[in-house]
Amino acid sequence: MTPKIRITDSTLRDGSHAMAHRFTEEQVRGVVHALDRAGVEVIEVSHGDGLGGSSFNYGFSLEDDVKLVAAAVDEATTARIAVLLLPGLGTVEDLKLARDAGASVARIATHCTEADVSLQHFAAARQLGMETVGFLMLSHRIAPAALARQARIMVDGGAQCVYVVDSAGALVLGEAQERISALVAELGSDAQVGFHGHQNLSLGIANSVLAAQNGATQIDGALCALGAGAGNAPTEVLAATFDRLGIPTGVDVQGVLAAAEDVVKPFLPRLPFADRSAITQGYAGVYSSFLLHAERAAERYDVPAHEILQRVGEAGYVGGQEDMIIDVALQLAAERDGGSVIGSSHE
Ligand SMILES: CC[C@H](O)CC(=O)C(=O)O
Ligand SMILES: [Mn+2]
Repeated sequence: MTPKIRITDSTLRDGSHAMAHRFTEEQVRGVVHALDRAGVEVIEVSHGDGLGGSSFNYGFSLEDDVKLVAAAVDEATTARIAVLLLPGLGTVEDLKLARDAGASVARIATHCTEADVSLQHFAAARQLGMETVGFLMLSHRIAPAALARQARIMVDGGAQCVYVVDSAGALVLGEAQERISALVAELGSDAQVGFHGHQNLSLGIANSVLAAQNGATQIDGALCALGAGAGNAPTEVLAATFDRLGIPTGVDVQGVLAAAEDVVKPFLPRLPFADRSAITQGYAGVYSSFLLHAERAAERYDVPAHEILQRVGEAGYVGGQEDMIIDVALQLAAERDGGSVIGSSHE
């Protein structure tokens, strides 16, 4: 029998990318109220790029992250509030402020080959009494055994669960399953394993089911799929699918269906959708959060967004290299005009 799955809802964090980081306190309160009443145990609230992400490069938040965390904590009756932190963008000080505002789960994210940069953040989070979760982003980029070694580094540093994060929505079924199995084998009873799926190839739900059937016990979703790229595995579909499979989540299916339909859908700027650009992200293995950056560069330099994303995938850029999207767009524009870009890394 598949053990109970804990669903973490990331509408108010991964969805922040799709909202260009413009969540209002009222929206945060409405979403937390609905998820909490539906029995979702953990709700993530942060700028899309985590604490400290509000910046010129990543996009400024409409409201201060810590204020939104405090509002979420105030609204929740049983759900716990999680925050995301990318070392280098967010600091230990940011974590302390979030903890003071009532956040109790710290999710520390690194590129899948860079687990060692998370160690001081796990240590700090444990000292602050927070539950700790490691996030290995762009997990498709390395083989299962190598990913498992990175997970071990996080667990030795204090992570209580490590996620296979399919940031690009690029993992296809068995590829997700192999990575989950490798982490489960490596971590044993030392830590839990989680899965965070994106819908760029429309496999977020299928990959999440495979993850659960292969030992993952924490799975992420977002209401209405609100998240980067084509969005995340929709929380309401996860709840309904797990229920049909007899996998317990503790989530009231009708409650999350109502939360998606009545609370989130009315404020969506656009429905997350696997269009040409988002599918290219899954196909070429591009960070989902690059979508809006590529669309803006496409408009500015009059080149197709999907071509930018294809090149970004070929170049293998990782989170933090958003500025290279401009470089790629300039290069495409120069090729179109028959010239070259002076100083471009593509020369
Ligand atoms: C920029 C952080 C990123 O959005 C984390 C995440 O959800 C992912 O890598 O999928
Ligand atoms: Mn994500």
